[in-house]
Amino acid sequence: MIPGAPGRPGPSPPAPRPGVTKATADAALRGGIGRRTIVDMVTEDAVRDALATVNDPEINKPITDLGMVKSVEIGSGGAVAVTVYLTVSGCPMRETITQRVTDAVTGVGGVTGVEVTLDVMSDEQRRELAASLRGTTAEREVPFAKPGSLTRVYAVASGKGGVGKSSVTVNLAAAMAADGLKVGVVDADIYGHSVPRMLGADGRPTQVENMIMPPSANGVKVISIGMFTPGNAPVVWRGPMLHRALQQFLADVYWGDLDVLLLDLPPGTGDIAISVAQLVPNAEILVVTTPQQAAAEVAERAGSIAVQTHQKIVGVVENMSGLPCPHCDEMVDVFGTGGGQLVADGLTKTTGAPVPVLGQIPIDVRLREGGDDGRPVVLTDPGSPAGAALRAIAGKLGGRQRGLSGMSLGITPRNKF
Ligand SMILES: Nc1ncnc2c1ncn2[C@@H]1O[C@H](COP(=O)(O)OP(=O)(O)OP(=O)(O)O)[C@@H](O)[C@H]1O
Repeated sequence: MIPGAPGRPGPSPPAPRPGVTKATADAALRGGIGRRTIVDMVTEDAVRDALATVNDPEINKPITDLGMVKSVEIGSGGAVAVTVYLTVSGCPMRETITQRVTDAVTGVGGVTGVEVTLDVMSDEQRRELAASLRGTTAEREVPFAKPGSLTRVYAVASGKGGVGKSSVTVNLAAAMAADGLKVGVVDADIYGHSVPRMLGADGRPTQVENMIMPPSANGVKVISIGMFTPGNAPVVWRGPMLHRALQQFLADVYWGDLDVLLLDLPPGTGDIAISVAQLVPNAEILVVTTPQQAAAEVAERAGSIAVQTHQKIVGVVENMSGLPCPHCDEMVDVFGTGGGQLVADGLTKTTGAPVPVLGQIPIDVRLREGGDDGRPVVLTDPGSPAGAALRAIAGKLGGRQRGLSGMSLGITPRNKF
């Protein structure tokens, strides 16, 4: 049978691709062999639909909704030129945005080439964007402290330094993000900030008006005082400045809609712990300690500050719980045993509410290496003893529903007269 023979149906023309109109091209007819040729005509609507799938990497919303598409021009032969507004001129995401736009528009049927030009928003446009993202309220509020906020906030505390508080914070955050949660970390350890390095977040925050866009790494948004200080300069601030910095991290940073926010507190019971209690009274405390009895006593003191601030203690994580012998797998209790349980029991007694031990993390060289390289062990070696223990804890904390019942409102009832 000869296709297209008289009396027989010929091959049907290809079905149009989404977003493409079919038209007869005169040019094709002129140069053709007398048969009508169907070609794709790119429409602006189709290109804009494709651009609506491109999220700004920092704000995580479609660039079309953010007023970032300045113009779309369709040239002859399917060439498309798109001009995109960056929020600020030195935007560190310019290459990512260009690539995302190019990829999305290239996927539109009939497009033969994409040219992306970058422009920068005017002050007025930036103001409008900032207002559209978080309203026009003059008084900046901490979104996580608002009634009805569904973000679970965990403040990670320890009695003394070096017990692995930051390592635990970073790994819990990365594990929860890998489980599909939207996670942010505030490095509130102002003097000993180490979270960005451990998380591999080497980007700088972008500022749009008075709003700060946090860099993200391994799926986690992160902000740290280290991102604002030149080089490795030490931070020498007193209480009120620390409070102001924390307030800015919580209120001026555009976090978007987070499932979980982790705050890495400085060790001990200092000003920041009190500021957290004031700024986010519904934050729950997660206490990290080592198995050592002496460390346990200090950790218990750090945790019991929650009684004074009316905060809930979600549990205790015991870190550095033994070292598996590399030769015989026998556990060597480098820092003794029982510290985590001791803290949990003590805090249960002090607070009058059950405080569980959420997990024990062994000493693991891979955890330390991952911290140095910015590649959390829960992602690089999730099956390792430390990785598995951290993932289990992340599962417990990430899976909890945030309800308002039982949460502290940060208020002290007045005595009845
Ligand atoms: N389970 C572990 N196995 C091996 N190394 C660990 C473990 N936990 C933490 N470390 C290492 O111990 C050191 C201290 O950890 P980390 O910085 O997390 O403690 P920290 O309590 O946050 O300290 P600081 O309060 O001083 O910031 C880091 O080098 C880290 O990689």
